[in-house]
Amino acid sequence: MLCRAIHILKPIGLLFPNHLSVPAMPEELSIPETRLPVTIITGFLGSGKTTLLNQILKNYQDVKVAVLVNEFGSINIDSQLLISIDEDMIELSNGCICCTMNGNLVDAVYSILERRDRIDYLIVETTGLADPLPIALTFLSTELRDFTRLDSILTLVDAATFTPDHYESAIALQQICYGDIIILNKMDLVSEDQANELEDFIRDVKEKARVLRTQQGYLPLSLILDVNLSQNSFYQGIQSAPENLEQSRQLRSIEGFTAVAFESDRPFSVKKFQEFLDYQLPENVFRAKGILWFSESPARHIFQLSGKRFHLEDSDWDGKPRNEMVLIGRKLDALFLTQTLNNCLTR
Ligand SMILES: Nc1nc2c(ncn2[C@@H]2O[C@H](COP(=O)(O)OP(=O)(O)OP(=O)(O)O)[C@@H](O)[C@H]2O)c(=O)[nH]1
Repeated sequence: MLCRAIHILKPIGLLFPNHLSVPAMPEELSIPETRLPVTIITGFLGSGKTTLLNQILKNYQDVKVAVLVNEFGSINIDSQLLISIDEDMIELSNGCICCTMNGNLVDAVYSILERRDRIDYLIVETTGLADPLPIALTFLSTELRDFTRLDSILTLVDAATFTPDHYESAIALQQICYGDIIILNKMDLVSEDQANELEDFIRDVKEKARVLRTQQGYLPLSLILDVNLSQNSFYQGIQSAPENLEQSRQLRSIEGFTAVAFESDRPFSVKKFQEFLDYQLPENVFRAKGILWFSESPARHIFQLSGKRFHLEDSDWDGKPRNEMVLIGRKLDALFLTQTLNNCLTR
């Protein structure tokens, strides 16, 4: 038995609600001799998926990678590397491409396969609240299986915030259950004992897991890419049970995760915003990210909050300064958050 929790939990969560209505294969596409290897990167909110992806894009030499992400903004693309921009696809000068998934995963993969230039590898980064199962099934049980080969699912775990109750989220547990490689990230923030305890928990949930430890997603790529670890037979029973997928969609909404977006054309006061983080930020906000404007600073600040930790990175404005932020958590009080953040703006 690979994963105990599968017997306890039904798979939850469909990232791509439309992906089961499979579009027809484009006519000009012929079945290739070798299938495109695919790695799925999953992991809970703020665990370090994008950080790992940026490491891969920087260091995977001579391999043309296509990445499928949910938003371009999260990928750290040096604008000098950009050679073309299309609505859903960005091409880098090293030949790698990034695509956003504005809906159907199968469509997005076909648009990569249809490209004339050769793509050697496909990486899909899921959202932090996605169950990887339906995404894996999309590669294994649609026509995509003739064109692609699911290599492995990498699951990032934030070693500093992950608890044995896995945030009371079945999604977080499913991500571990379906991971072929579990990456304990943020090792700089935990002691050896804490890491050992976490690893014991993971091995208890997922027998024979391949567990790697790292910080900032630094890992030899040969350990995580083209490793051929996906055990397709593991998915056989699940493939023939589409009702599980519908059930999973419903269960996801029961977990009650919500996002609150905040925007303003006025700057924050640093002091008030700091007070918000220190004293007013509700416990049920797990993750926040945004671009911030402070009246005291000419810089554009990239804000990242994960668990209790936050981080600000300076950059330059290329347009009119403004505030844009999203807060993610469970059963958030949107009115309270919006009003409290409004109170942090300068008058
Ligand atoms: N201290 C520390 N911070 C890290 C490490 N890896 C990533 N981070 C930080 O953790 C935050 C979240 O990292 P991301 O890579 O954006 O995480 P993600 O999984 O893509 O997050 P979502 O967008 O919520 O799904 C960022 O501020 C990163 O800089 C690490 O090893 N150590």
